[in-house]
Amino acid sequence: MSGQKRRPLIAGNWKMNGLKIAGGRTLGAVIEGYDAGLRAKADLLVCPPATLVYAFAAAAVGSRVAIGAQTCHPEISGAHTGEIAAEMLADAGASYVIVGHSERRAFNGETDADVRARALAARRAGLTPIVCVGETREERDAGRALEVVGAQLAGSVPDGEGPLVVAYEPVWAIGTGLTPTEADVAEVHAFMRAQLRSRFGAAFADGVRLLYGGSVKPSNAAALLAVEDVDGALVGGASLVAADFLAIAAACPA
Ligand SMILES: O=C(CO)COP(=O)(O)O
Repeated sequence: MSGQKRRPLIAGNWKMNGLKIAGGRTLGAVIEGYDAGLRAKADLLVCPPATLVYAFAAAAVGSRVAIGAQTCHPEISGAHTGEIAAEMLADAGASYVIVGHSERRAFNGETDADVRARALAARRAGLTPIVCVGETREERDAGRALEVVGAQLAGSVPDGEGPLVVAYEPVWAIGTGLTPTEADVAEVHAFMRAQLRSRFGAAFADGVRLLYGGSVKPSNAAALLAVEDVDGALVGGASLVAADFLAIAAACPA
């Protein structure tokens, strides 16, 4: 049992998609569509590529749509060509940052320790880290999903009771149109809640929003968002279409 009702967070991860004109139009449509009815249901977050964070944050002022980034470097500044510090993202107007997405773990070699350092950097800068975890198809088929998620959670979530969102994103569900069963999502989310409780205590753990991500669409959002301990969604492809992103937010339980 969740023990506490958490306000859902619907977060869009645009990945490496979005140019200023067309992307700005999409953000504008999201802002316009985030009406009183939707605001009563869920928080909304758009995480564009880093090039658009500043402009999007400026455009979103007063709208209550939050803007986030997709990764950050652990350090504040220095000789790290091409990298972006959490403080820079905060300076640009971001309030969240995704860390440890499976694409960064797979393609950029990020380890749990790297992800934890990035999450700590986010907190240092006043950002809320969204720490991503999730098993591969092979790991699930081998019956190791909970073991893998548990190890990633233990290694990637920093100590201390700072701001935290966790996203469960099974690697095999990302961009594939496949989703776990609701029972499988419920099992993993209950497990993550229990892990956080045993490490931090219920008072903190019960306030952490646990998002589900992986092929969330308007057609499956209501079922996934109704699962116990699912406190929102991390949406990839469908977040690039304002109407779809808003429809997912509208599917949050009232
Ligand atoms: O990776 C994801 C969000 O971070 C999920 O992507 P899709 O919604 O495109 O499957």
